[in-house]
Amino acid sequence: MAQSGQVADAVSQVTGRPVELVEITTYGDTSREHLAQIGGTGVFVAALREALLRGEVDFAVHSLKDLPTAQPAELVLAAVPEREDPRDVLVARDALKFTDLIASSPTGVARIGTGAPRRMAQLNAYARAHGLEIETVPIRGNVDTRIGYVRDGKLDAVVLAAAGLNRIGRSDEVTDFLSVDTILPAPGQGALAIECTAGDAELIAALGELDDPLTRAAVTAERALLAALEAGCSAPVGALADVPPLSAPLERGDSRTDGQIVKEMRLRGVVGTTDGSTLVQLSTTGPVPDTHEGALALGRVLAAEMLAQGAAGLMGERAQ
Ligand SMILES: NCc1[nH]cc(CCC(=O)O)c1CC(=O)O
Repeated sequence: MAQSGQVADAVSQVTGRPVELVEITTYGDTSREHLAQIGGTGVFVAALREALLRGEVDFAVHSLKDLPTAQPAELVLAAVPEREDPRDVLVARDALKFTDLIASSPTGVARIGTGAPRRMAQLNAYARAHGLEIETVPIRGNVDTRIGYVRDGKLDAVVLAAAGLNRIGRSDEVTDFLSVDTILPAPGQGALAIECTAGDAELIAALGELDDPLTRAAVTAERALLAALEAGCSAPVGALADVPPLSAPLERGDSRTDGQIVKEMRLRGVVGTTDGSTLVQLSTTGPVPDTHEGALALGRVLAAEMLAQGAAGLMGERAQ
């Protein structure tokens, strides 16, 4: 509701037309099943898409990371607005930072709540690499439920998306931001998708005013990676495409065309076993894609390299 309200305001601003919010509860909102079981099939998305197809709403707002990678022919992503903070964050007891938490739990082993195989894989891999032990505990529920486990002392910390907390004005709960060098976010994390039916050219054009081409290129590359790995949104896959700032003066390797700096997009990807014992983590760079196909190619190239390193064998856990 919070993120849809923000999009509604933005749409009103660019179109000069009022927007009415229609509340729809999805299976993902009410089910307490583990995401590893129900994820990947659009549990947060399906009910909204049905409402679109029935003509009950004109457009829908999704968290982009919840969208299945296959796009239905009847629907279009009219806009991908500028991305929020893509990082995962820690909400820990005693305002602890991640490194202090895992080094100094009174029980010896920090208990960290997250239902996402991707987060488990990378948290466990980090702990192993530093000779530490942590316990990842599968949890689900809304922000209050998840933070409540820390308040009640049942868990030492929970991991959440920064974007979700920011959008509901709860970023003050964050005790540490997890560097994307340690924990790559889910493909599309922090971005929104504004979707409508394919027939309405006028609406598509109006919503398109909110599109941010750089965010769209980044999430297209991330999702192409996910699709090419044949993984769903609950698989232990992280990906982030960004445009690293060019350092001045220009260094070797920076490309120029007619004196113009061509910015590079970097795509990083990770796949791992949830126990963190094995990770395949690679990155690639190329000129910032200026076509949909170019963005898809960036993701597919990295996926091929990750598959060559054995990525497919690490994703068998997703059905558990
Ligand atoms: N898996 C559910 C979900 N889908 C989008 C967000 C957060 C907002 C975002 O990533 O844009 C969350 C919660 C979370 O991962 O903590």
